[in-house]
Amino acid sequence: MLQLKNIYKSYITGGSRQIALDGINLKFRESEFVTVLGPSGSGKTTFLNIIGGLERCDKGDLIINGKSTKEFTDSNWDFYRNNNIGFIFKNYNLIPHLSILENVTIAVSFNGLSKKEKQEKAIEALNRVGIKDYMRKTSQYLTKDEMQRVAIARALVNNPKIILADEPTGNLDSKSTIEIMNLIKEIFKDKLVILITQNPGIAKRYATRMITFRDGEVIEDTNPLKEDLHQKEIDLKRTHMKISMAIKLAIRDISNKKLRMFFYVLISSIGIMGIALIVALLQGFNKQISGYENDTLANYPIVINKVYTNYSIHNTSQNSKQNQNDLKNSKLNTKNDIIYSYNSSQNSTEHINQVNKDYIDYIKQMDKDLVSEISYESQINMNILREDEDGKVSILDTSTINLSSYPKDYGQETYLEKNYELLYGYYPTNKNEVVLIVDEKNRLDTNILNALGIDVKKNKEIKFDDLIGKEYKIILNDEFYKKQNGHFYVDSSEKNLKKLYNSKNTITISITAILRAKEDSNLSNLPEGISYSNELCNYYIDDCKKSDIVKSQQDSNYNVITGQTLKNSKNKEDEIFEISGINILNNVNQSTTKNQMLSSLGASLLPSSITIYPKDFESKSDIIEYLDNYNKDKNEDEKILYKDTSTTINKLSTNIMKGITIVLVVFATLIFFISLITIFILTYASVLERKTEVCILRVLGGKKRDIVRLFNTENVIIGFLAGILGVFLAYTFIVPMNYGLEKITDLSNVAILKVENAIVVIAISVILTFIGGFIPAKIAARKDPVEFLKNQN
Ligand SMILES: Nc1ncnc2c1ncn2[C@@H]1O[C@H](COP(=O)(O)OP(=O)(O)OP(=O)(O)O)[C@@H](O)[C@H]1O
Repeated sequence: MLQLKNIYKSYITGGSRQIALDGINLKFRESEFVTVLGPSGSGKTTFLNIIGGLERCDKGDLIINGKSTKEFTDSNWDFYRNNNIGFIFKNYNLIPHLSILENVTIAVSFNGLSKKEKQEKAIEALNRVGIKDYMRKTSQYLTKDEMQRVAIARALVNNPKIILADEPTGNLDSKSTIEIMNLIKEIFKDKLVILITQNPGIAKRYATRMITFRDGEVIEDTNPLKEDLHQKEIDLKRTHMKISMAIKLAIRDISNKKLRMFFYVLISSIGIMGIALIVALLQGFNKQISGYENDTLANYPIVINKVYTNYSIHNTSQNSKQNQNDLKNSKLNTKNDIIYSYNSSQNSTEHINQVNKDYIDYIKQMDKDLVSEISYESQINMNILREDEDGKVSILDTSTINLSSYPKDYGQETYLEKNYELLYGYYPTNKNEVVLIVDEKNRLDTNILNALGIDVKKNKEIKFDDLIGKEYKIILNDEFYKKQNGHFYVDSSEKNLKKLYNSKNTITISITAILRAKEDSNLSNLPEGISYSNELCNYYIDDCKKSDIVKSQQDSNYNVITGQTLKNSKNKEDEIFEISGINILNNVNQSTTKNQMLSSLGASLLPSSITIYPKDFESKSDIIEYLDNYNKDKNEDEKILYKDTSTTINKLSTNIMKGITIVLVVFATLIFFISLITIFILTYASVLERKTEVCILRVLGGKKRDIVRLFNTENVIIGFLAGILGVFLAYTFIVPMNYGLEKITDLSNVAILKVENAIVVIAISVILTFIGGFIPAKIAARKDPVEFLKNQN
């Protein structure tokens, strides 16, 4: 059945070649008891290993049942070994932490039998060698003789065709030697047994054939086989270790080294606990931030101003891009007392919100539950006169100067003090004192400056002093409008304007302050230009309502100035809104309504900005969605753009959170790698320690992949246990940690480890130990069983 054809094997050690087998030609019968004799170093073990498929020859061929093995792969050799060979060693090579039964069962664990079948076979084998009674014990309770019996049972259990025994009685006394030899002879009587022995007496007594080696050559063969071997299919049934077997072996190993494994798990779990705590902190900080956002940021309103400025608006026009760059790059010195003039119409990053009645209706239809308040900041058309340096009086174009009103009282500080930086002058102390708002670069639109009577052409930079103290006069309706033949008109002759300007019934307003929005303020919504207090606003409206022109207009269906018929207004007065700043007097046409007309006469409020205060943080996103919906399918210039004043704060908290996340993730990564290295070292130590088991498994036909699987399974179990312990420790540690954090920061329950996160952390632990142990597992699989066996001798 077995033929060695001109087998040659040598080793290179220390630069010199050592010939172990030098052209061996032997044939073996299917059933014979062959003893192999020879002095030490004559090549006996090498010969046995080559037959057993543990070593490959350099030259020649091993023919099994007439078939060459030259093309065998590593797996073929593993299958060959597992299906056909039973090994018996001088040192028994039992796996110490497995029971006797398991030591035998392991030999049949690669060929897919059920647990019951495997056990039955193992018990039967143990029965045959007379060891059945101790099968639940480990090998440390057995005598040498008994251990060798177990090894014989292990060789027998798979019913192999060939038994290879390397000095099986080498460690036994003479009585045991006889017993074991008798057992081998009896049990394997119908098999091919090749047994190495140093004892010629034993060889003679039991062998049907004796082969003697010297210097790698066969010098004697007492019963050589002459005839050709008949061909028979060689058994290469695929074998592999079932996962259940791998789990069983892993659990056995773990439970056998309880204390060590506990420390292993504990060390791994500390890293996992670190990761779990970091996850808990991240989760907690996130919750704290969103809580803060809910509590605080919800108070910051969404504002719709007449002018929406956003430097990030993308505009395809080359010109506007240029403007944008100019704007960004301009090195205007905002420290000195100068106002810079610029042309805002060139600056396409400004969007004019054409708020109309439709939009107001749309806002009013918004879900009331989302909003805690909507306020419409007003602006009125005033009749204002200005006197130039040369004494010429003219009507001030109020549509140009962005007239706006600010709340006089706002909390403890005034609204202006809280939200605007005083660049020059003083904050107003009475209703007749107005302020001039400049942009963040101390700039004002040229048109505003021109309207205020500043000659921009002469100098692009205007001194604060040129504007502070500048006076303008508000003329009340009854003086401003004259009545003739049922119609009202404005006498804009120079003489009359001068007269009106000098009248004692005027309200003199003067610019007392130049203000710029504070960088950190979210409520600085006033447009650049002139702003007056709501006190002046209310005073003016009250007076307007009592004026002749307003009363006449209320009673007439035609325009009391032009005589044109007015459109019927379907709505109540308080529902009428018109985009602020449009000087209706100059734009009176057929489509003007009565209420618009009244508005233009100062008798009705015009909203210059709408401020929406959301109920809470969630409603804010719903409001924004609602406002965005309005803009869908609208032309660019019809869109109403809003400013979410919380976004800057939100950005800040997002950035803080990003910072915290980065720090914690760096820590988690560090912990991860430290754990990885620890696991690598621990698994590697375990690999070294389990060399016997690994090599025996390989000898028994276990593939390299089976060995990797064995270690991986064990690592996964350890990772799982470490994960559970790590999460448990984290939960335990979170309590004092939160207590400490609350003491220091006043924040309660900062660290939160959700169950789903804890599961993820356990999964990370499993993956971690798997990765950390993978290379040591590969190293274990590469362990050469031959080296191990030879080193034993
Ligand atoms: N892995 C190896 N590396 C180097 N040399 C080796 C190796 N294995 C065997 N040899 C050498 O090959 C020769 C044959 O060794 P082998 O172990 O087969 O002899 P043996 O007859 O079994 O000896 P012993 O009875 O002492 O076990 C010896 O000279 C030995 O030193």
